[in-house]
Amino acid sequence: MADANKGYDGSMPPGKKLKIVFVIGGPGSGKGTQCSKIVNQFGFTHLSAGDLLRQEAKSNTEQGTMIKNLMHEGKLVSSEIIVRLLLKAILASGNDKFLIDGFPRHEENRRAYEKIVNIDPEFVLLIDCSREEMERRILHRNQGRDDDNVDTIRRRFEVFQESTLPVIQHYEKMGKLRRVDGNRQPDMVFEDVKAIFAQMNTQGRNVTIAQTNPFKRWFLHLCCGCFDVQDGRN
Ligand SMILES: Nc1ncnc2c1ncn2[C@@H]1O[C@H](COP(=O)(O)OP(=O)(O)OP(=O)(O)O)[C@@H](O)[C@H]1O
Ligand SMILES: Nc1ccn([C@H]2C[C@H](O)[C@@H](COP(=O)(O)O)O2)c(=O)n1
Ligand SMILES: [Mg+2]
Repeated sequence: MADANKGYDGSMPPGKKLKIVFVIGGPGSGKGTQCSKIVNQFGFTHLSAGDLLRQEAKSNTEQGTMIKNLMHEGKLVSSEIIVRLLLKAILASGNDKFLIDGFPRHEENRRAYEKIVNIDPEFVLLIDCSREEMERRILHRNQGRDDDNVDTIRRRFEVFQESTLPVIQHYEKMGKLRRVDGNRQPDMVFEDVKAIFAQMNTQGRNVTIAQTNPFKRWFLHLCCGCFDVQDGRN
């Protein structure tokens, strides 16, 4: 094949197979905690949508201030912004296995990801946890998060109920949802998580950089300085 990665910064070898797993669950359900364990045991790169946004919010820009305000109110940030940050982090990483934590939060997130990245997740891990337990955990978290206060927590729960449920139903219909009971101790939850990852198919997606959809070319050019990602399904 001709130089399929022409125009790309070179960090992703041609034909590299990428594995994506979405990790979703209510606020405080233990997504970050389980992701750390998965990273240690299975060598994934952990990309937390919330952490990427918090990082961006620190930048002294109009976009940073807008993100900061939305997060303080417990609202969701535009899908284009978050997908752009995720894609940038994927492309900058030398890894081929990614946990995307806290994404997709709603149908618009999911559609933006499909349009721009278009790599089917291997599966979607849902950490199921009661509202009382999640609230208790968040109020004891002590990580100085601006959104860990009673009012914003209430709004985040509402957003999860209203917006994330349709995403869960979508992946359930596709047979891609893997649900674990997150109400137990972290190590017990991880026993179930481990079994799910151990079963993961060793085949991934064959991803190369090429020139396809003009929208994706434009988008990637703007956000990452590269030209395109093509999912060469095998
Ligand atoms: N299974 C568990 N049992 C008890 N406490 C837990 C458990 N999992 C995580 N925690 C604690 O609960 C708090 C929230 O966990 P974590 O940050 O992993 O949740 P999260 O789903 O990533 O939350 P958010 O959506 O707000 O980012 C942390 O203080 C963490 O140490
Ligand atoms: N797909 C996403 C993920 C996160 N956000 C914003 C809104 C959340 O309340 C906040 C914190 O996320 P968390 O760390 O709890 O996963 O980040 C968003 O708008 N879109
Ligand atoms: Mg988290």
